Amino acid sequence: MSIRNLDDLLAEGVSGRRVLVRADLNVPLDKQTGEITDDGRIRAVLPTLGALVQAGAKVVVCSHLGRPKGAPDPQYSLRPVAGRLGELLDAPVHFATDTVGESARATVDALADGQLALLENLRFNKGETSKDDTERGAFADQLAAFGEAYVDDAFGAVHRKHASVHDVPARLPHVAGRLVLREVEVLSRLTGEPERPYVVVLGGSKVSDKLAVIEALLPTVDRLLIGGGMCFTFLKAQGHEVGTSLLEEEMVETCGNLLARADGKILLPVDVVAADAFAPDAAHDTVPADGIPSHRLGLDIGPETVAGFTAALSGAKTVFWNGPMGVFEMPAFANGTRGVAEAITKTDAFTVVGGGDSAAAVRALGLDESSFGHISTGGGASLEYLEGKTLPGIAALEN
Ligand SMILES: Nc1ncnc2c1ncn2[C@@H]1O[C@H](COP(=O)(O)OP(=O)(O)O)[C@@H](O)[C@H]1O
Ligand SMILES: O=C(OP(=O)(O)O)[C@H](O)COP(=O)(O)O
Repeated sequence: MSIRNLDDLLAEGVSGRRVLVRADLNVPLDKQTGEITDDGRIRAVLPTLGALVQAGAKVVVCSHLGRPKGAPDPQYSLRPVAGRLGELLDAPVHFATDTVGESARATVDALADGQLALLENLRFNKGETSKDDTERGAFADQLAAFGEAYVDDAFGAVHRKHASVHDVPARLPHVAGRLVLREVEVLSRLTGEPERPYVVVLGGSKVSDKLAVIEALLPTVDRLLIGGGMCFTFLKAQGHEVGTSLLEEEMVETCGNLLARADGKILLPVDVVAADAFAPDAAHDTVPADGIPSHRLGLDIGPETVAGFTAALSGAKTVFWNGPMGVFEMPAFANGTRGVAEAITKTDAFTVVGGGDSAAAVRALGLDESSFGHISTGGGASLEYLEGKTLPGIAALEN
């Protein structure tokens, strides 16, 4: 990668300088208690933050959390993340209760050398995700005022053309952080000529984001296994009823076209676990994928599907997996994700898992992280990287 990295910045000396770090601290939270259920993304950015603190920088960290709609929304506050970050760093993290307002200015101004501040959720501000260049630019101006240099360590967000990712680096001297550098180094092994058979497994719930990627990946993969919330739009395109399962109605036609052009490469579930409600204790049964009752929703792939996916994975030489096969957070619907994850670890392929929730699933299910070749912090980001797309966050660092 022909971009400057953290070591270049450290070599210039950062003691006493304000360094703005864009991190991806978008961690999963327990819906009931609001507690962080997996802190993998916080841990992943520690090497960069630790190095800056050690070097005596005044470190200003910013991140998004979830998808608030451009205004403060308490359920998406980064405050719990500040607490966890402080524990992991074993140092106080000064939390600003806004992103670029009075609290942020005061917090940043009060930083001593080697201290760290976390700004409130970037997406509490319309400018962060705005499609309007001027609106995004105005927000980027305010953010950039908090740093004399900028470090992008938010690999999970490098595919977003957002102010903190795309516009701030145009305003400050910029470098890639340790995480971004490592992710790109590892993922570049999957571009070009991956060893075959190359199998991609896709699931999760960000259906429309990822459908676009499937189209681009199809020519390069040997098999594409689709489960999770993703599969129902495909099943519908095959003419099956999917009850109240997650469905992107307006993408059904696109999925039909993809299936028609897939040359048999796409493998869909043959059975699903269908439940009465989206709840851990909901009544549920395994039903054929073409027989989901109208009042039920599919929350996991069934055992026959796991067996079929396992067979398709055996013998693979390269595997990329993004997106849980079911609602793994609820034990009743975790078997599909567990089964497929285990099948992936049993191959002798180079295996990459990508995505905040997929990585969290690996840990939550007690699977051995070291049995995967690489666990990426970015799902959408790694998929778009594999697609060969120019990622706004990476391109901005190159300029
Ligand atoms: N059948 C399903 N219906 C609804 N949600 C699902 C289903 N299968 C998986 N999910 C949800 O998908 C979420 C993860 O999706 P996504 O964000 O796309 O993955 P990642 O963060 O790994 O990229 C998980 O919270 C999981 O509960
Ligand atoms: O969780 C993320 O992406 P992922 O679910 O694709 O891994 C990133 O934090 C980006 O979040 P976004 O998809 O709301 O822009």
